[in-house]
Formats: sequence, structure tokens, C-alpha cells
Amino acid sequence: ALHLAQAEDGKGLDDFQKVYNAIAEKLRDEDEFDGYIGYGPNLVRLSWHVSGTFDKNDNSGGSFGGTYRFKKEADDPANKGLQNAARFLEPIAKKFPWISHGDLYTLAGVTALQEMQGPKIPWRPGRVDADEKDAPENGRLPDASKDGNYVRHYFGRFGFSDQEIVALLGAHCLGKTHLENSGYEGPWGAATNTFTNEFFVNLLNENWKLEKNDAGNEQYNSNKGYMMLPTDYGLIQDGKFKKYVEKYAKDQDAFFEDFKSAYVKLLENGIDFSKLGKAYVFKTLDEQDS
Ligand code: HEM
Ligand SMILES: NC(=O)CCn1cnc2ccccc21
Repeated sequence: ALHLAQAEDGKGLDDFQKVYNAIAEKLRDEDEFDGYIGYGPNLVRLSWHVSGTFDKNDNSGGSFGGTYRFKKEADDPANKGLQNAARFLEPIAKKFPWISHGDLYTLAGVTALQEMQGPKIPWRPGRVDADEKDAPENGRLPDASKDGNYVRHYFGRFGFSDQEIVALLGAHCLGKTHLENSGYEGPWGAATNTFTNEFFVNLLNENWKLEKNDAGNEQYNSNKGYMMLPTDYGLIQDGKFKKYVEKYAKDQDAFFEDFKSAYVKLLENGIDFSKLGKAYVFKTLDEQDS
């Protein structure tokens, strides 16, 4: 059965907004990380990796139990580089000991996206820490060397449509690939910490050349110094995906709307929130300054 959400007792919007603000202020303070990209993209990747282990067939994995805190999950080779995000969140967890790890990891991704000018992401608390025995085994996260059909099959495990898959991958407008983490090298120039539809614009507009990188892996490079993973490139090789790439390249608002829905579905997969009230929509720091 689905995990029943149990919100941290007595905690409401103001309490979670305080956690949001602590993460957002730390993001602003520590802006030099990763060549001045900052921690935002890394936090978004963490929120996806803790949720992407979900398997609808037995409702295992997913964001509910906060099991990324155990080495068994954190040491998954696919999670290499996310130690930075985990270290970033340690003082936040200490300052707000009442928040569950699953809620913290997902709220951090929401905070990072909104502070990087992304869409407002409705968020619900109620994930409850589980034991190490509940941590999913390694190998549930996707392989970047594959093609569009692999991506469609992979996300089929979560019940995502073609449109939801393309929208989700739009998050690759953020940050970069690091050879020492994943065996792919992204350019410094094209890495950003602002959420836009440029992943789709680049996919369609650049001349992509398949080249072997210094780790011996093939990736697509453009003469402007952009890169795409084989799985990224699969979105324009596959006709059914391509029409959504074109839609989002033309219409950033449509991308924001569809990304928001697919990202909430990703973070909430496997959890029954029906006993909870409305989702929270947090104010950005800028919206509170006034
Ligand atoms: C087919 C599915 C996917 C594959 C194969 C994939 C693969 C990768 C790889 C290899 C990296 C580079 C990691 C590194 O070297 O540091 C990366 C980075 C990233 N991914 Fe994905 N990813 C996928 C889906 C997603 C989704 C669904 C999201 C979020 C909704 C996401 C968000 C990110 C972000 C924000 C980064 C940049 C991290 C940083 O700059 O530290 N990815 N991804
Ligand atoms: N704009 C760029 O050339 C880098 C964008 N990009 C493409 N695939 C990616 C995967 C992760 C992070 C950034 C990525």
C-alpha cells in the first residue's frame, strides 16, 4: 500500500517557510561552489535522485523514507557528487531537527528551483524516516549512455507519459556534468543556475556531434561548447518526444507549467497525502524582502 503522509506534528506553513528561507539564504551565501554555479542544481538533482528510486510495482524506494541518509543509498555510484548537497543540508537538518529527511531533501529541491527563478512548486510534508533495511538497492537510477526508448521504458516504472518525461528532463538547463562524477564533461560556459527552457532551445538549435570524451564515453558536443547526454539527445531522435521538445522550446510558460506538475508527481510518488490539507506554496526570498 502507499505510505500514508504524517506531517510533523504542530508544524504549519510558517515553520516550513523558515526551513525554505534557511536553505535559500545559504544558497545566496555560498555562491562560489562549482565555479560560481552554486548549490542550486546539485540540490535539485538530490531531490530527483531520492525520488527516482521509486518502483510502482512494489511501492519500494521513493522519497518517503529519507533513506538517502544511509551509506547503502548515498554510496550508489549514480549518486556521486550529491555528497555536496548532503553536506550543504547538514546544518539545516540540525537547525530544524523536527523535519524528516524525506521532507528536507524534497523541500530543498523546491527551494532551489524557486530561488533559481523556476515555477512555484506546491509542496506537501509528511514523509517519515524509514530504516536502512528499507533503503532501495543501488542501480535504480538511469544510465545516461542510452537512447530515447530506454528513457521511455525507464520512466514507465513511475507511470510517466512522454510529455511528463520531456518536461522533467528540462531540468538539464541547470548545472553541469562533471567527469569525476558521471564520466561526462559539461562545459563551464553553458552551465547555468537559472531555470529556463534553454535545454530545449539548445537541443533543437545546435549542431550536435557525437564525440568520445576523456573518460571514453560518447556524448554530443556543439561548436558553442554545449553538451548533451545520449539520453538527452534521444529526445530529438524519437519523434514522439520531439514534438514536446518543440512545444517547450517555443513556450516557456507551458514548460514551467508541465515541469511543475511532473516534478510534484516525481517527489510525491508512492505517498498518500489524502489525509493532509492543501499543499504549501512558499514565497521566494525576493517576495519577502519587500
Ligand atoms: C534519463 C534521465 C536522466 C539521466 C540519464 C540523467 C543524468 C545526469 C547526469 C549524468 C548528470 C551529471 C552528474 C554529474 O556529473 O555531476 C546529471 C546532472 C543533473 N541532473 Fe540529470 N539525469 C536524468 C534526469 C534528471 C531529472 C528528471 C532531473 C530533475 C528533475 C535531473 C536534474 C539534474 C540536474 C539539476 C543536474 C545538474 C547537477 C549539478 O550541476 O551538480 N536529471 N544528470
Ligand atoms: N547547456 C549545456 O550544454 C549543458 C546542458 N546539459 C545538457 N545535459 C545536461 C545534463 C546535466 C546538466 C546539464 C546538462
